[in-house]
Amino acid sequence: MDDSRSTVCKLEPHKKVEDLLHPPLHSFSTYRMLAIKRAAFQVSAKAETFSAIAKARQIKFSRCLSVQAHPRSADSDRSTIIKLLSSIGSKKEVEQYLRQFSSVDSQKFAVIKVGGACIADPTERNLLANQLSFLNQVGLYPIVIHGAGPQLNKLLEEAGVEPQYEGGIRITDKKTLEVARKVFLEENLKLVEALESMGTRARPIPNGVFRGEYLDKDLYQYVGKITSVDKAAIESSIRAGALPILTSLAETPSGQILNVNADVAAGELARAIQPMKIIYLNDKGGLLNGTTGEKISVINLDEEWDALTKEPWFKFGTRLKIKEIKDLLETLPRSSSVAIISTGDLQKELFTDSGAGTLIRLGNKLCTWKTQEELPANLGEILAERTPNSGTIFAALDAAPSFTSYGDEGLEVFAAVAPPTSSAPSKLLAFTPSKTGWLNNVADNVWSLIRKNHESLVWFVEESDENCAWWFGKSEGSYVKDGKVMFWYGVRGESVGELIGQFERGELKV
Ligand SMILES: Nc1ncnc2c1ncn2[C@@H]1O[C@H](COP(=O)(O)OP(=O)(O)O)[C@@H](O)[C@H]1O
Ligand SMILES: CC(=O)N[C@@H](CCC(=O)OP(=O)(O)O)C(=O)O
Repeated sequence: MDDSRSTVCKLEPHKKVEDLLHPPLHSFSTYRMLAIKRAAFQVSAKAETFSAIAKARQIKFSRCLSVQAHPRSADSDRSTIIKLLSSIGSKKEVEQYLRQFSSVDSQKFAVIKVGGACIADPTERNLLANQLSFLNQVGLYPIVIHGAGPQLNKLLEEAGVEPQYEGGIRITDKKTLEVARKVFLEENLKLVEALESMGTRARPIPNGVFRGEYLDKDLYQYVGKITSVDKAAIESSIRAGALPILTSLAETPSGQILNVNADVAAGELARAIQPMKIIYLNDKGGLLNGTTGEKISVINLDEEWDALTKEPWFKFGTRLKIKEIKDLLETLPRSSSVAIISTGDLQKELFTDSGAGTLIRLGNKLCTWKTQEELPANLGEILAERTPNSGTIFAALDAAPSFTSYGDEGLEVFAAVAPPTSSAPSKLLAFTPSKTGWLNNVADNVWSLIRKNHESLVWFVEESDENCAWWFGKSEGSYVKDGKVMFWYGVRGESVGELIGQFERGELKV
């Protein structure tokens, strides 16, 4: 299960966790292209494989279709599917996810929001149709809702109309609404036709799902605020064995069509459906940090929202999208998450532990414990399972005259800091994330909390530590002696020399 994640945790010096979550572009895209090519070939070209999969769908997912089959052939067809999917993840992972996805009602598998940019180009559209076809071949019915923002902008610009937005929402006058309605319908039919041409049944649902009212008629004109979601057309489509393909248009009780931002509509849809997976596809394959250009791998909203809102690039559509996702996650079970990925990463996101793109979650609730007595009762057990050094950690806590501990409710990360002395800054006594803690950024969140509470800190890490690169990234200086690295931040001027002197003379308990 955790194969891919353990590789991720083996950090090479001077590489950041994000680099490892997202392997270098060339290898990543080569890998992705191979997966895509393989999937494309297997889904669309190989007729015999196609029918084997279709047969398997009827067998394994007989709740969707009425055909029952002989158990022996079910086994072999199932293994064909798993073999196909194994090109993207381990067989065990794929099997587990397939089992999980097929354990719920068909409509509760996934809501997939497709950015207009992902269907504007025929090649991209066919790639999406291919990916969706494959999912359908294994008996899954993702509910697709798409936008058409770039297409609409192009048409408006050709007509000499300058698109106008307020807070990421398009100001939609009567003329714009006319064009929007036309574009939405055209784009919807193009995707439906691409699916149908691959033998996948799909149903266009350009409106009738979202009921709405004017959001703010004076400001936005023909823009809707969704008041309710009518699932009838979606359910009917799935019952008939067709993928439901929705636009984000809404309708007032009197039948007036209104334009709704597709990210907002997707959020409302996911709130109504409560699916296992909520995926937003965009052409960047995730959310980019607008300053560094790097893809953000995980956002823990509870801890990171405030800082995000201060980022200069966090505005317009990006802000609207993430705010919408935040509002959505706040109404769903805490374990829910939303992934923003590229079309090519759909299967990787669905069937592997490592996922893809940007994962957005509320995140783990962080905690602070001031004394030994306050520490969670199961801490010893958890640390003993996580690290062979748990005895050393508890000995250090016992020996410290006082300390503050940090972590999260689920103890994916546990850390402890001793206060400063007259001759040395605060000292990190423990920092022990689980693999999940590393991968889901809880380690980063706990670190930020420590940073907020301690203006200077010193800590020691074995040079061979697999997370050395991460520690380098968090420090302002380091010094190596006998295979041990001393890191620090907030220590300046002469104090650095004093600290190194103490380390050299063995005066610091490391
Ligand atoms: N921080 C960002 N991360 C990703 N895309 C961004 C960012 N800032 C601006 N963009 C641009 O915004 C465009 C629309 O992105 P997005 O809001 O995800 O589109 P959609 O809602 O249509 O999927 C992208 O094509 C990209 O060029
Ligand atoms: C009111 C409003 O902003 N509507 C959006 C709907 C389309 C959309 O959101 O498309 P993307 O997902 O491709 O951005 C618009 O007119 O652009």
